[in-house]
Amino acid sequence: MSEYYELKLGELTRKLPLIRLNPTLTIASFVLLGDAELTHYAAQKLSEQITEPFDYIVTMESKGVPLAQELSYCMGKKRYIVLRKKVKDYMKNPRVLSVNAITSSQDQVLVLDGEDAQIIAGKKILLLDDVISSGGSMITAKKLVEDAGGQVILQAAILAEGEASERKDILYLERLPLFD
Ligand SMILES: Nc1ncnc2[nH]cnc12
Repeated sequence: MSEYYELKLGELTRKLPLIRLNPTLTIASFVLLGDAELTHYAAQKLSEQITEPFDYIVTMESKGVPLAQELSYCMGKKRYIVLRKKVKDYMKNPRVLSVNAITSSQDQVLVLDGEDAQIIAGKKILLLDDVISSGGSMITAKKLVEDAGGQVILQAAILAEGEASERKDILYLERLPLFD
């Protein structure tokens, strides 16, 4: 078996290393961090397909952050909200929820700063990540947003991995297979 999967995203191609996570699951590792060209390209392509009005993008650490930055800028949004992986000392009334994600073996949480919770109350929210796979992070993010009084109008990502590519309720640019 090749050690790489060749991802084609419009005019861009990337060689993604195949990483065995456990005896029955291998992923093609898609690391967006540092890839300014692909981040910019993907944000532009997503912006062309997002027709529904929204107020804020909400994304999650870590790999969603540069994408949310680019997409916010592309779509004329002056700020976006980042769900963090840890409670920070400067947060006020942080809200913490646990996540199931395929790429993390340890318990993971997402945290919404109470200040950000106030910003998204009553607002239309676009939830954004680099990859949607099991959907665990998105489920947790959606709950945090809704508990804060925000309305999720769309869930979007660059890639939908495995069974996520069958979902009709998400917007994505390309499929990413899982390997056994
Ligand atoms: N294939 C993948 N590469 C990087 N991060 C991921 N998160 C979920 N699937 C992933």
